[in-house]
Amino acid sequence: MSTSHSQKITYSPAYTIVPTYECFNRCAYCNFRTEPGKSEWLTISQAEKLFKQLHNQDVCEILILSGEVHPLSPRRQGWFQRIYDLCELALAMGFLPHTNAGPLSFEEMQQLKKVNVSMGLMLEQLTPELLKTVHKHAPSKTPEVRLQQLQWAGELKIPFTTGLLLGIGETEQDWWETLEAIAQIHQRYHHIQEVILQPHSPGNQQTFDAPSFNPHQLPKVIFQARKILPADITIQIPPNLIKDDQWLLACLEAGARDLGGIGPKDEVNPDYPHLQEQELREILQPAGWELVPRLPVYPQYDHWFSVNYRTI
Ligand SMILES: O=c1nc2n(C[C@H](O)[C@H](O)[C@H](O)CO)c3cc(O)ccc3cc-2c(=O)[nH]1
Ligand SMILES: C[C@H]1O[C@@H](n2cnc3c(N)ncnc32)[C@H](O)[C@@H]1O
Ligand code: MET
Ligand code: SF4
Repeated sequence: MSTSHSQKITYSPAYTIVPTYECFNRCAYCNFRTEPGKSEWLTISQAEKLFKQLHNQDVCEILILSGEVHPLSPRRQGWFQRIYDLCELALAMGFLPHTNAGPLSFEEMQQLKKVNVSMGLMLEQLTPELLKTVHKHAPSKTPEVRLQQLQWAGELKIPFTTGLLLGIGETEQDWWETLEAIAQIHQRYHHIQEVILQPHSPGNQQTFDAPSFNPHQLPKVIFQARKILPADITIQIPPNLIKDDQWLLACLEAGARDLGGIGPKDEVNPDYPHLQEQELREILQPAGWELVPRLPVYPQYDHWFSVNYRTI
């Protein structure tokens, strides 16, 4: 029908920096982590060089995506400070930082709010069953810990991105319960700007070899998520993890309206390169969708910010 077909699909022109790949968790599906102490951290001067090169490209968002240092490790403070300094530098150089560095303490979150326009953490799945399987060695993936993050972000008025990781051994019922939990917390704080529906996509580093998420189920999950989630939460899907053009269009028909951060490399799924803006535009346009860039913070949250990014 023509009305639904004059709509806009958004994406965020983004570049991902990785403060460190080291992580004390060992999620069985992860293709990102290295052993603690085994890889160099990104330095401020390396980041400065990177950001300078980005100046003549159309990048707004810097996604700070990190492996994690244990909250009780003596190295935690240095890890946190590095993330803070990277955000501060990004901001000073005219970019808009969005950090997803795993669970933070309340104080850490409060600090990072000063140098981020939005932040994120995937809820993944609420069922504790996964602590016996893919999350057996991943204390950060305890459902209570992650729900608490969503709650703190709400209390601190941080525009937040969360989402589900699909196909890691959960049931269909688990999807709806996790979505209900996000809906409930949003009704209290109104801070969830988008929910990512992320199909688990096998890479060449992971130890988890169960069948991946059946991509043909994604439109169904989106359709149901649209019914469960409040209307002011946008549903985001990663276009590089979707089988082909026809399925991408089916996901949009089902209610997805955002394609997330798009940049040269998907650090979490390095085996799945992103289509670039022009290619996406060519898939979307014939079906009546217009691809438009957005910022990593949605306009309804402008007044929540201490970061004076409007003047940049
Ligand atoms: O390129 C990616 N961007 C990811 N992003 C970036 C995201 O698409 C954008 O940063 C947000 O839409 C904000 O603009 C995440 C952000 C989060 O807060 C939480 C999880 C993710 C996961 C990914 C991801 O797997 N790959
Ligand atoms: C940044 C987010 O990416 C998700 N993530 C981690 N590994 C994978 C994978 N193999 N496929 C898809 N998503 C993944 C996690 O949920 C993490 O929170
Ligand atoms: C590759 S995952 C990066 C973010 C964080 N470690 C998480 O799992 O939530
Ligand atoms: S998914 Fe995140 S928390 Fe899990 S091992 Fe990878 S980097 Fe660590």
